[in-house]
Amino acid sequence: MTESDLPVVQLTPGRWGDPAHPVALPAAAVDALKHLGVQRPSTDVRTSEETQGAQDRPGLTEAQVGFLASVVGAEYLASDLESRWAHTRGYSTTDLLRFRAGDTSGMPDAVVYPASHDEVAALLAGCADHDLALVPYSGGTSVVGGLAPSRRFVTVDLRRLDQLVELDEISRTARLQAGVRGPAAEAMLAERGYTLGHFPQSYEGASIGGYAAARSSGQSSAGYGRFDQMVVGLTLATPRGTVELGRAPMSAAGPDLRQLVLGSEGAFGIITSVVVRIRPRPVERHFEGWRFESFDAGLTAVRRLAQDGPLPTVLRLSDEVETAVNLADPDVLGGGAGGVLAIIGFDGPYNRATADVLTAAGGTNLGEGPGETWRIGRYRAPYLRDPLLDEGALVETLETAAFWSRIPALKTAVTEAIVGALSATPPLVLCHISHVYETGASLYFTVICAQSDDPIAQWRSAKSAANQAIATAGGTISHHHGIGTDHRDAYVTEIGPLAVEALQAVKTTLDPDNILNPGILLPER
Ligand SMILES: Cc1cc2nc3c(=O)[nH]c(=O)nc-3n(C[C@H](O)[C@H](O)[C@H](O)COP(=O)(O)OP(=O)(O)OC[C@H]3O[C@@H](n4cnc5c(N)ncnc54)[C@H](O)[C@@H]3O)c2cc1C
Repeated sequence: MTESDLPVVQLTPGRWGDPAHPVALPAAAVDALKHLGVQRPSTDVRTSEETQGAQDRPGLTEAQVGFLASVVGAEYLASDLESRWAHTRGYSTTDLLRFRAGDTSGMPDAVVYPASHDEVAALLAGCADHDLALVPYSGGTSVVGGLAPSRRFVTVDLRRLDQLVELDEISRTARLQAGVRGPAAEAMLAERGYTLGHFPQSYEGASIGGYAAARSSGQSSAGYGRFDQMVVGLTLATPRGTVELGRAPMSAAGPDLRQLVLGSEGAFGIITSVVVRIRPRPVERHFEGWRFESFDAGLTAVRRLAQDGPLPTVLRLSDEVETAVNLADPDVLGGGAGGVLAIIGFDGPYNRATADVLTAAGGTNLGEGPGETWRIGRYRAPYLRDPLLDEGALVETLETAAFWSRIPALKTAVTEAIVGALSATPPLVLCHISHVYETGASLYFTVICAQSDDPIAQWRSAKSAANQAIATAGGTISHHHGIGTDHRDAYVTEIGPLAVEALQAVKTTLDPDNILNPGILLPER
């Protein structure tokens, strides 16, 4: 089975994954949680946030409803509680905890479902006159508060923009509309013999527009690149008109404005379609596991491949803690002798030269077993978060990137910051590398500990300590989750006031009335 065989999953609000296929915690994991002091919560309705009664707020005015319905049609305007609740925030752990607590503070006043670029453009053109703020919503899988603006708003759900518009076999490009979900994109391309090769762990729910807006990175990034590297063109609807970008694959005609839109998280406009580079579907794929004595040894090997090649399509290295926690069968590494697990994968023929580099760097080939186990299980792993929360564990992830020379110190600093901030509930901190470049890599951390009485405040303090450590140790606040509202202040510090002012100027030009994603990516003016 490959990614193009996977279905689009209709995510349920407040719980990740396909409700028809829940994943239960293995008994060993429940036992392990006891060692962390995890106890089933007496009630799952706990939050430090003010719960704002959804019903207490005044709804949209007649004029606002009339305007929205006139653009999308009355049947594609939803203001019932269920639709609004289903579009409330995204899928970070704090989002899920707020959801469990019935916290409606990030709920839209209505949801509209435009069917075309023109309808999106018409919404944007008229919203300022009707005093409406808008939030674009592609798959709704943001984990950084990217769907929770600082003002009341209407959600623009792009699911009806679900077409493969054109495929240029000579140039190997495809134009996909923003609301095409990951599996639907792969299935449509597979019918024509192509693949996009973009497989984030949120693949079942995330969409093309969100990938572009948040600069997503998938698990085959070593072979296919990050999503922004796949985009050669895009169409952006803004309150002041439409911007078409990408006349040629590369251009020296001034700065690359595509890169200004990629990662703009709905602050400058709504991306209605993107033109992506596509590749022929691989006829064969190979995945295998490798053992290294330590994370540091594996890091040297992974860096060699990133810098001197040949790179596989998938390249992933777990640290000691992640290896120990994730391996169902510790003997896979050779009689419980410790060490760390690396996964390599090839879309296409197996490349022995890659294996030779790993062997020369001290790696031991564990064969296809661990590679296939990882390949098959990788979309199921996030399903474990909800049962872990049910049991009373706090589990969340964070990520960063840095130059190779800073990676070891950055990893230590972030781990120590999290452990220090969560000393009352000693955590497990797992780490892996799965996106590499010639000059550096991304570090991805998973944190598991017992929930305190106020898990939202508990995570906020751990995240704030981690953010500080990232800044001090020379990392970036995000490699692929983006900024949203959660990382906004750290982002402002990272890029500095002049750069913020420049971005604000772009926003003022394209969105003069600040109707798009207010407070997301950039502070409100
Ligand atoms: C379980 C899980 C696993 C994840 N794994 C990964 C991973 O492996 N790699 C990774 O990169 N990310 C991952 N993410 C984060 C998330 O899936 C990505 O950020 C993804 O790119 C978001 O896509 P989306 O379609 O869901 O966007 P949304 O959540 O709908 O939107 C994200 C942001 O972009 C804005 N936006 C959405 N559509 C548009 C548009 N068309 N034009 C302009 N702005 C828009 C939104 O307003 C919001 O601010 C994961 C999330 C979860 C919950």
